[in-house]
Amino acid sequence: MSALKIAVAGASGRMGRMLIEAIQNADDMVLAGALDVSGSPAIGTDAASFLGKPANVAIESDLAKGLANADVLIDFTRPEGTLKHAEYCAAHGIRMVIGTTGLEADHKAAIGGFAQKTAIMLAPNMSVGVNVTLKLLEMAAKSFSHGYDIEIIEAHHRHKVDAPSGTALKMGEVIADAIGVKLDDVAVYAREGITGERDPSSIGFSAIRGGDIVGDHTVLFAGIGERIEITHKSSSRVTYAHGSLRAARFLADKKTGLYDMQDVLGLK
Ligand SMILES: NC(=O)C1=CN([C@@H]2O[C@H](COP(=O)(O)OP(=O)(O)OC[C@H]3O[C@@H](n4cnc5c(N)ncnc54)[C@H](OP(=O)(O)O)[C@@H]3O)[C@@H](O)[C@H]2O)C=CC1
Ligand SMILES: O=C(O)C1=N[C@H](C(=O)O)C[C@H](O)C1
Repeated sequence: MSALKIAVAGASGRMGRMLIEAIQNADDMVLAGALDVSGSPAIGTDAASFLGKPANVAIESDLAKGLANADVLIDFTRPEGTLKHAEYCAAHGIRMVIGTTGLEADHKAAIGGFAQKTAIMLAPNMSVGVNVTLKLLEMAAKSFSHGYDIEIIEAHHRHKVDAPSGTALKMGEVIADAIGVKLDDVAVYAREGITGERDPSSIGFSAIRGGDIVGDHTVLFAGIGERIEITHKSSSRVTYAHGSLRAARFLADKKTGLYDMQDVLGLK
């Protein structure tokens, strides 16, 4: 079988570099393109120069150049970039793995539309551990739906631009679905001042930002006389990169459709 040709958007970013290293180490894949935002100092440089071993793939801002040889684009950028890339990929039959977070409902709806023209895997967290944790939360939420206060606490590095994290929001959605409510109706994203007592039906979110924390998520079910904490901690971004490559392989024989990591990992 011929190697899967992968392009990476956000090639000089934290995830972009991690992905390029993982692709260079994979036997069944080849780096076929690299994109970054116009004006980035990385444009025109070799995508793997940071590894000290060039890939002979230049980082482009022009989508037609960066995606000319790609079967799959892996995108960890920003919502506006991801939408632009998805529109292009849908028009040219290029599959997409999307890890970008901070997507609003209308962005997700647009991606759903593009997925009618090409195969897209969209997930706020590509790690196996987080996706298994989502299944644990579904089970726990059903048992702790009454008498337990539900709080989601996440911590990330100082450079993260969105809050709460996409993973924390996904955890909230999974819990809300499991207990039969809509997250939008029960979510509390901030508390300050005289807030009054806690609404027992609420799901609270807290976001910590500092240093180089890769990504920690805890769901707290606090009852009377006991509390249960379900925690996942990432110690390296390599887990997101390996999950993304797994998703790209999963998409290889798909023509259209919107998938998530639960599909990729067979957890549905
Ligand atoms: N799903 C998952 O498993 C994970 C998701 N993420 C998410 O991935 C995204 C990227 O994270 P991270 O790598 O840490 O971020 P970085 O800021 O390190 O990288 C983002 C990259 O995207 C580029 N970029 C910025 N704006 C645009 C745009 N409008 N169009 C195209 N490219 C753009 C940046 O270029 P420049 O630097 O020049 O601005 C940079 O190269 C975030 O949304 C994060 O939450 C992160 C880890 C795991
Ligand atoms: O920005 C990050 O770093 C991460 N973002 C994702 C999120 O918002 O959930 C996934 C992971 O937690 C790292």
